[in-house]
Amino acid sequence: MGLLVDGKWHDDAEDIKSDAEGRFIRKESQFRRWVTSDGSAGPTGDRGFKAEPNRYHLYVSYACPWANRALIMRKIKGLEDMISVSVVNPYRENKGWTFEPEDGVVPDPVMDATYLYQIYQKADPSYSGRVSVPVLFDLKEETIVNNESADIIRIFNTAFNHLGADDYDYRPDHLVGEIDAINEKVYHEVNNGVYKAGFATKQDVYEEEVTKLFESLDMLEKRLASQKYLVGDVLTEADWRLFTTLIRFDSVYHGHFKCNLKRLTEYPNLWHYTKVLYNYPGVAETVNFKHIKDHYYKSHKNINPNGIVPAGPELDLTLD
Ligand SMILES: N[C@@H](CCC(=O)N[C@@H](CS)C(=O)NCC(=O)O)C(=O)O
Repeated sequence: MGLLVDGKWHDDAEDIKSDAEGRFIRKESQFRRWVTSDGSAGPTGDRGFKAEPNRYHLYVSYACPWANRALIMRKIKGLEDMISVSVVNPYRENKGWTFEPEDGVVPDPVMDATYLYQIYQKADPSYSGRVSVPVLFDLKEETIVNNESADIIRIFNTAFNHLGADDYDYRPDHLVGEIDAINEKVYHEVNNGVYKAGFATKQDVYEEEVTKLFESLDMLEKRLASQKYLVGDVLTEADWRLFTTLIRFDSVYHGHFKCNLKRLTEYPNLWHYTKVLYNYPGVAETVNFKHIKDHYYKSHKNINPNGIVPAGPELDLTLD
């Protein structure tokens, strides 16, 4: 699947890494700089970038659950007129993400790039590492500010409020402890849990991971029996972080990643919760099932060699 090494693209470098025991290992994102209202440094301590309208550009894939978080936060914070977006082609092969035209693809405004790796090269001509989405790009300095979705949603949550963004706080100070605690569990066991099950290359590792994933879903199902959202009755970033995995669950993780002990629709509370979030104003437009299914089933040839995309499932996401 390929990656950049000293600024040069290598087609054949393995992107999906598993260790000697057949366990999937996710690498850390490398650009962790922050946009702040006044340009001061953010929580990572690296230099800050000043929030200005039309200065930042977001690169996403509709397929990607991490990029979907960023797209949702941009939408619900009312940042669409301030932060522009490009969407890559769902099919990712030897050259990584591309801007190959297709329904839903939005080309790159910076250099009309053919490949997303050109954006990473522009930001750092000697970059080594994965070329992933989402990417928050500074059009003024022509560099990548941040390529970690967990950071990007927090930047969107706070940095642009004084410029007219919606001031709802998805990470209020008094709930930070609870949000972080549930995020940690959801990240390891659900968001990344589906990948750990799906990319396992040994039977016992797969079984261990799929068991942990469903134990976690059982726990969440119970939690949502007595409260509307993950942290009480307050909608927070924790919900959006979980949502992007849940909305993909039956369409790709259940079949393609073999997370099939149950369908999400068999969990009444989780399914209702997924529909509530899907029907939140603006959110449905950030979910493109065609890109999601095409990406997973066609791009991971090690799991699905013929690239056949299943016809179903039919999902009814109307809220009753
Ligand atoms: N930790 C990153 C992970 C992003 C990520 O893994 N994105 C995937 C798509 S779902 C990607 O672009 N993979 C390409 C690659 O790793 O080469 C984040 O949350 O932003």
